Amino acid sequence: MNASLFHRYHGLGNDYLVCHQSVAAKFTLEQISRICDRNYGIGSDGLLIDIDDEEVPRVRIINPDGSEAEKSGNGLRIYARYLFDIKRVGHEPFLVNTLGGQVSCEVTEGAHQIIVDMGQAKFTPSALPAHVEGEAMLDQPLVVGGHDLNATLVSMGNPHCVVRVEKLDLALVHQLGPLIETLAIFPKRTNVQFVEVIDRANISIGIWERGAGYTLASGSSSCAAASAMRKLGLVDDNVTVTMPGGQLAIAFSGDFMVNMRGPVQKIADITLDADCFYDLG
Ligand SMILES: N[C@H](CCC[C@H](N)C(=O)O)C(=O)O
Repeated sequence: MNASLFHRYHGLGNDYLVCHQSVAAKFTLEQISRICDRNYGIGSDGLLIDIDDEEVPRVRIINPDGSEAEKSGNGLRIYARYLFDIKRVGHEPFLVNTLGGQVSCEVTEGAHQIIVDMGQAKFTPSALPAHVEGEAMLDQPLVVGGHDLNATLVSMGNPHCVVRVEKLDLALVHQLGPLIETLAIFPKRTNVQFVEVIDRANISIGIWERGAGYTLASGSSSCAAASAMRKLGLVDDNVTVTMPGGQLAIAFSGDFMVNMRGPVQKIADITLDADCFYDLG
């Protein structure tokens, strides 16, 4: 049987498969969706494709529904760890290119904590993109599914709709997340976070990801949610983001430049068998 090698990692329970571009080139987007399926495939919150024939390492981020993301925070920490594991990098900081811009990564001692400078949070609707009036949508009314919400729009390179709530309710994330993801005002859809501000250094979030659905953690969502709360003046320059999968440390500098630090663990090296696609014809 024709087999292909994948490397499985997770960041706070947000798991990704990593493969070389030569492996990814063998599959259609339908087959990549099947590979990410948790019952009929290997199972994953997405696929990271390693492109190693350019001066700076480049990673493509494919969601389980086959859509391509401009950026992924947990994905970038995982990709940085993968590059360390294959000895493409050491403990020195290094650049990585993504569809949503260039970032700087660092694998700290022990390789279980990864730091990524995620770039600048942007609040202009065109950055997402979003079809809304004005220079920014900050804590503005958004009625979804009969619920009166307060929403802030942020781009981390990928789009985010951040909903501030008094008390986090994960059932509401599941109920309203898919409705917000696909609102007509988001021509490329959007990631969604519900955020409870605990104090000026701590927030809790629930996540509904574009193209992936409910996930236990999200790096770009953590950056977006913390940026939105900082823009609203509700948190300071260092924020711990708590998610069902665990915590990330977010630090701001300059004009909403966002630094993210958090864990990565390797799970397995997996050989996929082509028979996985047999029923797809
Ligand atoms: N589904 C997201 C990409 C992955 C984001 C998340 N896994 C992260 O860690 O940032 C999107 O379409 O923008």
